[in-house]
Amino acid sequence: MNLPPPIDPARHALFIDFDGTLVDLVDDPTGVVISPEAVERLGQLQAACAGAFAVVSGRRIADLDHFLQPLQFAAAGVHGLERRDQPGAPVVPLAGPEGLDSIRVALGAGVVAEPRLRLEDKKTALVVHYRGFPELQEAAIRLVSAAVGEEPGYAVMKGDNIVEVHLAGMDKGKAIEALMAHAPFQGRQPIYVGDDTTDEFGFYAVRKLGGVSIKVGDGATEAEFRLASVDSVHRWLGVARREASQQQGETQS
Ligand SMILES: O=P(O)(O)OC[C@H]1O[C@H](O[C@H]2O[C@H](CO)[C@@H](O)[C@H](O)[C@H]2O)[C@H](O)[C@@H](O)[C@@H]1O
Repeated sequence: MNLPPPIDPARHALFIDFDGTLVDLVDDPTGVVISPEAVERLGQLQAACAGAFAVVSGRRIADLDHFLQPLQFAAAGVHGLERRDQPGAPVVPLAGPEGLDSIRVALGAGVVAEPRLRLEDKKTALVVHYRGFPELQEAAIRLVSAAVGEEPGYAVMKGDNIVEVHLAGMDKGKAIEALMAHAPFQGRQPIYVGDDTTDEFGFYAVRKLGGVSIKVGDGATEAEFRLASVDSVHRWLGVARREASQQQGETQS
């Protein structure tokens, strides 16, 4: 396994995916857990990087804030359809929920007809989940494809045991490029860490920007480096935090 280099908080901008990267995957999307100690460590790393630390996720930013409370991070949510350039700044939505109304109705009917499929409504995106029922992957893809039909302007994304639809135009790579255009990210070397197929957009973008791309777990990828698991991600982030505190101590003494 090609292990990633250590983080240099003075020089790097960190972009980190959430599900499957900072938290282990579970059946119920509302049931993911991150320990208060891990959140505290992320906050220390955020401070060491002078705020150049963003969570880049398919989740809504409000949900990321809930899981990562009491902290807030710069963030790209719903694959870049929501963005917050720094903690405390307003969340800017790049699309509203209205465009998905007819698809919402069709998917709602689909999950009633096949109750092993579950529908997650993120307002600006709809997700059909089939975790626990791999045999339903094709049914989930067919359901979403039929609901979208020939309508232009939608992106259908296949993720880890999910099929997701939202308005086309954004992805995690474009979100990283947009964040990199401003302080505190601008001028730093980007690092992106993610585990899923939708993270490939992020890997591609940071490679184009001369950055460091890190895939979590197995599977084909455009990323240059790998970490084995969520635990390895936290260990790697923790090492960077410890080195940053040591450097701070040396500067002060
Ligand atoms: O970009 P991410 O932060 O990785 O978010 C991607 C999707 O994450 C969630 O689904 C995934 O995690 C669930 C909870 O562990 C799991 O049940 C599901 O199978 C995974 O695909 C979330 O529910 C989606 O909305 C996100 O798009």
